[in-house]
Amino acid sequence: MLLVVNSGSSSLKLAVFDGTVEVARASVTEIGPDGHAAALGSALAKAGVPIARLRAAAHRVVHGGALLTETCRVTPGVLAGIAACVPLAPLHNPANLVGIEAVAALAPGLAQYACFDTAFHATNPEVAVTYALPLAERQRGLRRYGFHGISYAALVRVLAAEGPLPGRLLACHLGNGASLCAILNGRSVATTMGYSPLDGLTMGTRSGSIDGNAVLRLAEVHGVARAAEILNRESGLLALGGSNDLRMLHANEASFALQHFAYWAVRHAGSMVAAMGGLDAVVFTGGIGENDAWMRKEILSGLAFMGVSSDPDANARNESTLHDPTSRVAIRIVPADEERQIALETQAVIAREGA
Ligand SMILES: Nc1ncnc2c1ncn2[C@@H]1O[C@H](COP(=O)(O)OP(=O)(O)O)[C@@H](O)[C@H]1O
Ligand SMILES: CC(=O)OP(=O)(O)O
Ligand SMILES: [Mg+2]
Repeated sequence: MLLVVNSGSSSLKLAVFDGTVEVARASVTEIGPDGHAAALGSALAKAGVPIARLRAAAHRVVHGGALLTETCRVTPGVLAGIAACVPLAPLHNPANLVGIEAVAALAPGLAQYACFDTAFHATNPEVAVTYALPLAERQRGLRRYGFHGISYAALVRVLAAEGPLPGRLLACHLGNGASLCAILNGRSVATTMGYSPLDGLTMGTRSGSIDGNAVLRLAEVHGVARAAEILNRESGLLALGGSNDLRMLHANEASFALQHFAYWAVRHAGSMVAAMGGLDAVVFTGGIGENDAWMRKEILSGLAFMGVSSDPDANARNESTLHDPTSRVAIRIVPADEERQIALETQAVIAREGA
């Protein structure tokens, strides 16, 4: 059996697979003050994970930098590589390391694997990933990577299993972290996150796109470490509306924060559609994308000029198909299935190792 651990910025999800069958699942959606280690402990207990029957564990690792791009066995070298990327993904990589260490403590000697959120965007063209910086700075690894790749790979797999894949697909992963991806013929060609998961859309606690000079000003006023805290943990919806949870924002009628999220999602969607030269389908995934009918309606109405037209009743019921008969663009909800994607990729690596 394979244990999959997915540590997100605001949640921890666990699943156990026996071959392709999911035999247990648990999630912790409020990471308490004791952090991801405590959350992992309670999720393992909730799922009743049969530790003795595990053959391997696999982890979602958000940032692998330029070197760690393919699912691989966790070795001391790989651990050092993940640790080296902590400054690039401060909300995620520490939690991913905690997860790996916690499993090692629980099941010493168990083979562990890492699956990277950046990998799906390896197909982005050079022009899309390059920052227009001096060569010496680019050689430092300053480039766009993109994230939520495991989620995007999962939704491509699910849609491809149903029939022909739409050629120009706008995928919207809207959770506590949020990004968009332009998927042309099944491959990522552009995405809104960049060097780190800070760029792009307004997020739960992250600012989204911000002028580099504004970042420098924050660092000048507060110092670098404090500026990083502000940008990653104290900004976004939390800063504009007092909560990073859309359910709270709706309850509190924090309409400016909600409008800000929708407005910037639409602005960035325009950029993604331009990168693909048009639009055939929009797919929503993630906690907001799957559950928040109001937010989907706002974003879809902002895309109406592209021929997007949704059925209000289907949208209100979170149905899997949302377009109405007049829509020139298909609209879907595909539940995020990062855990199964990690399991499939890890099982393929294990099979190759055994061969
Ligand atoms: N029923 C719901 N209605 C509206 N928003 C929801 C609902 N459930 C979850 N969300 C939103 O989804 C977010 C979490 O998304 P998720 O993808 O699970 O998180 P993570 O980015 O940590 O993986 C919450 O902060 C909340 O804003
Ligand atoms: C990359 C990222 O933002 O992940 P999450 O949505 O899980 O926070
Ligand atoms: Mg997530």
